[in-house]
Amino acid sequence: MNPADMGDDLERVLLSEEQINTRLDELAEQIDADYAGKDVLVVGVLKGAVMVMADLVRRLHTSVEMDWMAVSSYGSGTKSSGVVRILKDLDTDLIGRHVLIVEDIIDSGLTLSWLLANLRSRGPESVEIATMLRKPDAAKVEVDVRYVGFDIPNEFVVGYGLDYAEKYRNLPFVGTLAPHVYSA
Ligand SMILES: O=P(O)(O)OC[C@H]1O[C@H](OP(=O)(O)OP(=O)(O)O)[C@H](O)[C@@H]1O
Ligand code: HPA
Ligand SMILES: [Mg+2]
Repeated sequence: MNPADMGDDLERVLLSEEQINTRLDELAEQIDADYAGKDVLVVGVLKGAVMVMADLVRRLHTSVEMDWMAVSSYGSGTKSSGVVRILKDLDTDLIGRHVLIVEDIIDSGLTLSWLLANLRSRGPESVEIATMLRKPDAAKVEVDVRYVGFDIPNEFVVGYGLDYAEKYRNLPFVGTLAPHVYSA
C-alpha cells in the first residue's frame, strides 16, 4: 500500500520506508554486537510487531529463535485501556534464555511494563526490549528499553504494523491519519 492508495486518508508521512530501513540496519548491527556468541529468543508481540520482527531478524547474524505473544490493551480504539490481556502465550520455556522482546511502539508503556514483569518472572537469563517507535511524551510508566528506532511526537500513528481499527498495518511507512477518518 502506498500513499497514493490512501486517497485523502493520509495526513502526513512521519517516517519514510527509507528512514525505517536505515534505522533497522543500525539496530541490527547494535544487537549483533551486544549478543555476539549467544543464542537469542526473539519474542514478537502480535499483531503490531509483525513488520519490525520480520525486517529486523532478517538483518541479524546472531543465532535466533522466534516466538510470538499476542496481548491486547487497545481494542479497536486509539487509547490504551491499561488492562493487558494475553490472547496467545509463548510456546517456549524462558528458563536460562536471552530474550529480546520486539515491539512496534511504546506509547503509554503500560503494555511493555506489564509484559516485561511477566516474562522476567519466568526465569530467563536476560530480557531486553527493541521497539521501532516510542512516544516519550505519552509515557505513563517508564520502561527500560535497550533499542529504540525513533522517538516520535504524541500523535496517533499508523503503518509499519500499526493499525487504526485493524487497518493501515500494511503501509511501508509511518504516518498520521486525516481527522475525517476518526469521525467516519
Ligand atoms: O505503550 P502502550 O500504550 O501500552 O501501547 C503499545 C501497545 O499497543 C499496541 O498494541 P495493541 O494492543 O493495539 O494490539 P495490536 O498490536 O494487535 O495492534 C502496540 O502494538 C503495543 O503493543
Ligand atoms: O499511535 C498508535 N497507533 C496505533 N496503535 C497504537 N498503539 C499504541 N499507540 C498506537
Ligand atoms: Mg493496535
